[in-house]
Amino acid sequence: MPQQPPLGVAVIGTGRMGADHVRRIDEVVHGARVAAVVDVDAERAKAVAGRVEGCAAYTEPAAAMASSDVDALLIASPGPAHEAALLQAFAHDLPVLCEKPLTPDPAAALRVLEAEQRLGHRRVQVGFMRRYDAGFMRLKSVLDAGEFGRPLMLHCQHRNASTPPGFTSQMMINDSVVHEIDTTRWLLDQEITAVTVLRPAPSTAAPAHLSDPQLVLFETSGGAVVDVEIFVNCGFGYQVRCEAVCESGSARTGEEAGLVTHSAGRWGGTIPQDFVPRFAEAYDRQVQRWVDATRRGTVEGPSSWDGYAAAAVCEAGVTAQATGRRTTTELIERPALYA
Ligand SMILES: NC(=O)C1=CN([C@@H]2O[C@H](COP(=O)(O)OP(=O)(O)OC[C@H]3O[C@@H](n4cnc5c(N)ncnc54)[C@H](O)[C@@H]3O)[C@@H](O)[C@H]2O)C=CC1
Ligand SMILES: O=C1[C@@H](O)[C@H](O)[C@@H](O)[C@H](O)[C@H]1O
Repeated sequence: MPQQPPLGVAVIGTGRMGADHVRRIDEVVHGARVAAVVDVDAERAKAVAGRVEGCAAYTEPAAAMASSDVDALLIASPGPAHEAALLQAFAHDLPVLCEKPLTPDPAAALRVLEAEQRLGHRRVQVGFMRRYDAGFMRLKSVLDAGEFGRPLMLHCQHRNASTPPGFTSQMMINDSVVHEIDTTRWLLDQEITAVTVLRPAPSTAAPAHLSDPQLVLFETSGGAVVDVEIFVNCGFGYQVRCEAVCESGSARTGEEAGLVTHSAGRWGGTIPQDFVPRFAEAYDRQVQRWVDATRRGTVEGPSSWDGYAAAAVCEAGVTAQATGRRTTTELIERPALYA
């Protein structure tokens, strides 16, 4: 049997996530190679391309998409740049793994949905990597098997050690809680119908403009209630946990595992400092499955519809945050392409 050539991937955006995905495709993932990188910062693109044999560097996504070496795209530019890159990708009919968020707002997500529907087939997997985390996958299996009856509530914690300069309260919803929005929809297989945001007196460790932490509540189409503690300047590390409370039992993921030490009358362990080590295996699995599906000619995982639904809930969340009022979400009818 003739061997299938590796998938030539262009990585768009070579910052924190993009550079890590370049390393991942080059060193961890099978069946793919980094054919090109793109960054508006030419020096950064050149530096990242220089670490990979045969990798071209561009400053324009269109230039990479026009290259015969490029079979697929991994978009890791900032959210506001995703729509333009996705629409260009559709024009070249290229498969895409797009980092979350699909787009920063539902209007842009709808334009992406419409363009993908005009193409007539799915092309996009959205980078909601928790769906590929071993602990979250086990939690999903338990819920799907109905082992403990119907899920009634999810209790979620999402803590970041600190935020970069310029991180806003809205970003706590759009960049951070967007993961819990997708996790809730995926774990429960229900839509989020309303959002309420409560804001305790902020931590003195939070930057002056940031109302940190916040408690975000979701109501779902199946009558479940979900609470999310989002605390992005907790200072001590990165924690993502989720407990599902069902009719006859509960299941929890995200507890610290690994090495537990005992010394000098104390026991302890370490806490990862950010998402890169915490979700390293999930990112690896996500990209490997995308490559495998793409080489088989299929598209799997979170779709543009999931990206749109998440953006719509984020919009409601930002309104709820600003007004202090329970805010309902509005979704269009789900198009047949995403049934
Ligand atoms: N799944 C996850 O856990 C995480 C996902 N992300 C997502 O990954 C994406 C990138 O985030 P970071 O790497 O943290 O950002 P970053 O700021 O570190 O890197 C973004 C890079 O994109 C480049 N860029 C800006 N506009 C561009 C354009 N139009 N075309 C090409 N390159 C462009 C910038 O010069 C920069 O090098 C975002 O969508 C973000 O939400 C970020 C952190 C974690
Ligand atoms: O996606 C991510 C970041 O953009 C966001 O800023 C962090 O809060 C999340 O934990 C991380 O997974």
